[in-house]
Amino acid sequence: MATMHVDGVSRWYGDLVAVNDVTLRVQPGVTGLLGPNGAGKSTLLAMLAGFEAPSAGEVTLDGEPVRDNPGIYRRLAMMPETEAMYDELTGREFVTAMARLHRLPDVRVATDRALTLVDLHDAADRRIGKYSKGMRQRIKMAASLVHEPEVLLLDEPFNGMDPGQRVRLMGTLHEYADRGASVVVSSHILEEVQQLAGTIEVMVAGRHLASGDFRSLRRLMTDRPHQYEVVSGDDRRLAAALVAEGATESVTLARGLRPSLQVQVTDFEGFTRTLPRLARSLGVELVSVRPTDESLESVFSYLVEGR
Ligand SMILES: Nc1ncnc2c1ncn2[C@@H]1O[C@H](COP(=O)(O)OP(=O)(O)OP(=O)(O)O)[C@@H](O)[C@H]1O
Repeated sequence: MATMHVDGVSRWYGDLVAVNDVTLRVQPGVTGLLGPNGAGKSTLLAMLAGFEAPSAGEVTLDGEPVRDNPGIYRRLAMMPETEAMYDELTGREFVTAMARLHRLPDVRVATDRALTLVDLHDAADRRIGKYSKGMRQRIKMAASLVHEPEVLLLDEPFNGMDPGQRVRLMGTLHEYADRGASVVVSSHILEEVQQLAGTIEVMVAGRHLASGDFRSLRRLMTDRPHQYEVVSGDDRRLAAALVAEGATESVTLARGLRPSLQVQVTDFEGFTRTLPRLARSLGVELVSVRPTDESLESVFSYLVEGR
């Protein structure tokens, strides 16, 4: 199984540093490359694929450099974000052409296998120009997969897909990764990456900010303030007691349809003990305690804005 190493890789265009000293490892399974627009995801993927040369550092696949190394191109594939397609060809012709380019021994078998994997057999003989957006993504994917690469790199593959198409593509990517492949998917949509990827690499402004699964990214922030919404029988008295106890960073009374306390705490464990004890001693009913910053979105904004 293939492992890629990105070692101290930078890429600059004139004065602009698109990727800044990134070191990471890509292993079998699905890796999410998460970052806002302009973070350097596409540039990093292009360097992983060997399409672009790093300005500094090196990208290797099982110890071999990926750049200018035709042997490696057979082992990996990149599905670019670009919309440009051969609209005059049928899906099958397009995938067959890719199979020929790779000089596969049995072009027909390889084409059929790729079309089956993306579930496009029925539409394979229609022209790509007539395909829906989701079908275009799938045929691009079939063309990328035709030589069964060990590393599959996909740049924003979910762009423009409806929820049903997304779920299907996620299924296909998982299926492919389950065979032992390393699949890297870039996205600026946090929810997508959270659902899809075991490992998440966060990039912002060219820098590699964090790495790990969602939980470990969350743990990275345990010494940062956490937000909770507390609903109780008497928010005002509970708030006064919390402040007197010094158990929180801040407490705000939120009025509105559903009155609550917005609480910020640093010592999460201490807070989970103090809150019920205080409520009990005051005789105040605790209705609910809900974290309001558990989503990856908030992890991400902490990571991004906290620096
Ligand atoms: N060929 C190039 N010439 C000059 N600048 C470039 C080039 N390619 C990328 N950049 C710049 O490098 C930075 C990173 O771009 P990149 O496309 O890698 O980011 P991204 O995270 O993929 O964002 P997006 O999701 O918007 O594509 C951007 O500021 C971009 O304008």
